[in-house]
Amino acid sequence: MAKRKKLSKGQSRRISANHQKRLHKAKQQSDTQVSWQTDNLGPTEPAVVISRFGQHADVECENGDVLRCNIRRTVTSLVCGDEVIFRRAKVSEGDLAGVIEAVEPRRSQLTRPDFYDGVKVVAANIDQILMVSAVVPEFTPQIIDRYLVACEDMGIEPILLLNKVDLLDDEGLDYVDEVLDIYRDLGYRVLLVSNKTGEGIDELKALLTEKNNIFVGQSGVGKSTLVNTVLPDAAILTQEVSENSGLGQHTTTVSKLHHLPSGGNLIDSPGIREFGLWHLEVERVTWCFKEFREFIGGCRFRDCKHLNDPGCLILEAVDEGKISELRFDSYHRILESMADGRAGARAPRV
Ligand SMILES: Nc1nc2c(ncn2[C@@H]2O[C@H](COP(=O)(O)OP(=O)(O)OP(=O)(O)O)[C@@H](O)[C@H]2O)c(=O)[nH]1
Ligand SMILES: [Zn+2]
Repeated sequence: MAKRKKLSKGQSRRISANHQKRLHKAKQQSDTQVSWQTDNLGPTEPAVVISRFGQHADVECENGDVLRCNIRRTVTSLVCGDEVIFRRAKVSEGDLAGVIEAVEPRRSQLTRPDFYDGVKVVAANIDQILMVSAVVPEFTPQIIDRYLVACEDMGIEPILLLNKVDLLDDEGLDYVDEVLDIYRDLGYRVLLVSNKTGEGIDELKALLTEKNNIFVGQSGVGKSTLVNTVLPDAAILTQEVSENSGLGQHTTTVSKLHHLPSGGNLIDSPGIREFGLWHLEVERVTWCFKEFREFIGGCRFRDCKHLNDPGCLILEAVDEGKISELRFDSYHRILESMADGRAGARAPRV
């Protein structure tokens, strides 16, 4: 094999300059792809992003048309669920395509920690997060608390779904009901469901109506089964897009917005079903335990860790039974795992 000659500084500078030129040319070419439409654009129209992938997105307009769009470079962040202003573009007879011009302000953002960017927005305008847990493999309130912290931080209403209740005997049911009372008392909505017996499914469907929903939860709790239950024919809108628009097809990993039969939407993506907490400040986590809020700032020491510090109001509230020990324990476990995650290279996931 020929030995590679070491490049001089001048040579590597020239190669780098050529590389830059090639990049510039490629960029110009991709700009031309956008400009094929500019001569031929319709008036601005509102639409919703039902799927985003790379430099393109599929939008659904008010009349139900689904169009594959280019995205203006001025649009810096665009995710599934975004409400946008776009223009139709005529490509050729029968083909639908467009250009996304701007994004409306978001009502909410579903974010997840990103190792490089800090936080990444993965879906927009979500009204409810359905936090799925199950009695099998294990009923773990600590996991519920982690998801609740994330929901409180994002300001999106959580609904606690306990799935697979068909596997509980009376004693088991009493136990989970007692634990779930902690969350009911905090004002969270709790629903016991079973895909197997259909228990709670009608109530679940009613809850999803007219809202933008997303299911989250650990592997194996039954999210996919629940998605199939509420979306029986899995009408995947993104597949209806014209194949001839010249803007490519999807990969299967993107988030997708599905319409529910009774109104409302479900955004689904394997990538956004789990999310971590390690990007949050400790004070923010404390605030996200909503029953702690009234005591924040009242402890004797300003830097109170609410652990075994004297004069800690949160500890007093635990002793007096105003705050559940289970929640207090979850709080400290979360802080510990965050400290581990920050110190190490691995970000803990919920
Ligand atoms: N007994 C019982 N089993 C269920 C129920 N719902 C789902 N399962 C089973 O639980 C297992 C996991 O369900 P999935 O829907 O694949 O779980 P998931 O949360 O989507 O898992 P990931 O795809 O790994 O994220 C499957 O074997 C389902 O048949 C239920 O209500 N009762
Ligand atoms: Zn304290």
